[in-house]
Amino acid sequence: MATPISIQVWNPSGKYRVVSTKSMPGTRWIKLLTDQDCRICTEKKTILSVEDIVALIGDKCDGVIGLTEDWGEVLFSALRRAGGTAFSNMAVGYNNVDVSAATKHGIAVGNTPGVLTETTAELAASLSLAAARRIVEADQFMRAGLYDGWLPHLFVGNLLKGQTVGVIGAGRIGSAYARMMIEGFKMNLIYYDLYQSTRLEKFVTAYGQFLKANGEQPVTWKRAATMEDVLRDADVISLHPVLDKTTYHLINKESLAIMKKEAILVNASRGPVIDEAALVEHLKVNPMFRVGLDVFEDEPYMKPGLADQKNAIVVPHIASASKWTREGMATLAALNVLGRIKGYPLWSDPNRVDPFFDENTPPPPACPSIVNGKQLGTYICMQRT
Ligand SMILES: NC(=O)c1ccc[n+]([C@@H]2O[C@H](COP(=O)([O-])OP(=O)(O)OC[C@H]3O[C@@H](n4cnc5c(N)ncnc54)[C@H](O)[C@@H]3O)[C@@H](O)[C@H]2O)c1
Ligand SMILES: O=C(O)[C@H](O)CO
Repeated sequence: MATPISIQVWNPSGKYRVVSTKSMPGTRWIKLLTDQDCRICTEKKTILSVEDIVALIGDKCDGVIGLTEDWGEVLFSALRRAGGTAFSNMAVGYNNVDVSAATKHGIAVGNTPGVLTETTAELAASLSLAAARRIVEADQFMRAGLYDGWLPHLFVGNLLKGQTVGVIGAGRIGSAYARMMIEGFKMNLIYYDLYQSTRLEKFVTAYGQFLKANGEQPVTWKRAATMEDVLRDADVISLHPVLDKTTYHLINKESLAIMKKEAILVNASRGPVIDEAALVEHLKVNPMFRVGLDVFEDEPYMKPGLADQKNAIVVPHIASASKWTREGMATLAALNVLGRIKGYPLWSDPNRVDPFFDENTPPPPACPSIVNGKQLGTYICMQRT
């Protein structure tokens, strides 16, 4: 069995033992735990194996904060044997977690919604713009000393204003992204989701009325009956669904063939939403088709050939990487674990977590977001601020 190589400990005399599988940004999360008699252990190695985490849990562990690791029977049974009752992903996505295995062992599974919505949407918007105007290609061109002067055809890209932006998965992040592209570039929206995004529709309608009252072309929205309608109509398509069996390889060879030859596809959800090998082949034969990718099917690796495609922009899963968001994710993950250890109720609205970020007042005595709270019989905190 692997043994941890370099353990960092805060508040070593703390009654409760909390393990963090990665060092997290900021210090508030540490203070919130140590102030509540927790000792925190983390290993300085960046990426831990399941065996490393089992060794780190040891024979006494009340809760774990993790991210991207394969949280299933092995880790949850190890945590239960160590007396643990709490786990939280430092992420809103939890496709890496077998929630039923956690519930079987009486372990709460936390996640961090809400705090990363705008940050992630801004990265998706950044990738959309960078792809539309070929920013990365042009930057590399300049750095290579190839610029000989202004030319009419040099790095000609796509205008966004008045074009159609497509969103697949119009939840928190998908809706925030849609608003950025509509407000920022007067794009028209078409979206596909299993559920109607009423708030988004009302926003676009009202914004269109505002533009019309000011003598401008109003923006429009359309809820697509099928995903294919989005792929067919949109000039820019951004993917924001959860990853589950219904969205695995949602974008594949057949769906890529439906898209416009000069469309832009952005993915800041999860890599396996796209059949990446099929995407590489599509990029090779469609030089005007462009992608902006923050996530990859086999992270941390890219499928063969993707790195060679000039019409692909690739960044290493940084969509939630703003200082405020990453420190907020660490805070929410820590408070999920602390709340479970202390027996706190569930927070009433995981989408409205601002009360947990006020550094001048103690956080509400509640777990910000537990995905299996009802299955574990945890009651809802009735406080609303
Ligand atoms: N790249 C990053 O760093 C990063 C950051 C945050 C979130 N994410 C990913 O983005 C996802 C979405 O986050 P969110 O907070 O917006 O979640 P959310 O639950 O608010 O939205 C997800 C949306 O996907 C929709 N959906 C589910 N199945 C679908 C299907 N088959 N077809 C179309 N739509 C479907 C849901 O109805 C929901 O509206 C997360 O699950 C996570 O995987 C990635
Ligand atoms: O799901 C999430 O929150 C992200 O992938 C982590 O940044």
